[in-house]
Amino acid sequence: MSSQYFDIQPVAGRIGAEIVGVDLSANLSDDVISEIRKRLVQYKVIFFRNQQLDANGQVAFARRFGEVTTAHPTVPSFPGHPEVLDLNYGRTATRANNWHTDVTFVDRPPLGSILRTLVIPPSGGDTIWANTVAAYQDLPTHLRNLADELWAVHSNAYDYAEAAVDLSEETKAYRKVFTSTVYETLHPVVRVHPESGERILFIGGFVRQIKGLSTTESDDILRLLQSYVTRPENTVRWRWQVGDVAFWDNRATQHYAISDYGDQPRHVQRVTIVGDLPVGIDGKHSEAIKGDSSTYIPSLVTA
Ligand SMILES: O=C(O)CCC(=O)C(=O)O
Ligand SMILES: [Fe+2]
Repeated sequence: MSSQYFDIQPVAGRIGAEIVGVDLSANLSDDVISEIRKRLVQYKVIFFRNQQLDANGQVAFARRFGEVTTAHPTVPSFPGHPEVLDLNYGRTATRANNWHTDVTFVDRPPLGSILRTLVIPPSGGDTIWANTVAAYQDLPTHLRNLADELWAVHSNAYDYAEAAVDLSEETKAYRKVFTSTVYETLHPVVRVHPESGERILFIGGFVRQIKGLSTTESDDILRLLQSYVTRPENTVRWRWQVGDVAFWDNRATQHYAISDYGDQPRHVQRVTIVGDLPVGIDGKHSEAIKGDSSTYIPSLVTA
């Protein structure tokens, strides 16, 4: 398949495409950028191989799609690059080996994330994405109707972090950074995509509790809904090479970094684009309950 500006090679049936013939370090025209954006919304995650981007180039490319966040609401930035989240897993395994949508605990979760690979193990360390529009479409009508009405609290608080006795000191230290400020937001379980109008099943790793249900009921329903997200048919798995760049629509996907490479090094860096306030199908917006995302979104900082 090809567009006017580049070739498009779908990677799986329902999600993911490789974009061939674009140098992301070049000064791309507005037309190329808008074609990339169109394919991002269509395929949910797009991949570019053999790129020569450095951190500055990655930030510059991200800025073509919107405002860029600071690295993370709680995790310090990469020195000299306030916008870069350094995921230097070094000789410890990835912490992102759970299904999640990035940063949904704030009221304006990212539009998208752009990940650049610096070091990749010879085998293992793949990442999987799931199409959460397809997940919604797979729900039987009655479940869809139920999901349409639900709202849920997302949070970065790991209730069990301090209590768990079997955690290593390193994991405890990591969780302390990650949860140093607690954020909580009420989001619709079904949100409307601001660009495509598609309905999205919006849950993922930071969802804690469906409003109005008991913890057990909420857990059971979330598990059931999540099973539609992780159906293999709704996923794509990417085998990284150094120089690859992945760009996902964080509004319409979940992802999972596979922790199967033992103590081999793996190093990736993420730049994240500011998103908007999610809207449910009834037109109501998400609402922050705890925490102030202005520390994360530069334009919200008031002097
Ligand atoms: O390491 C990866 O492949 C993905 C990590 C992750 O979850 C992220 O960058 O948001
Ligand atoms: Fe992530």
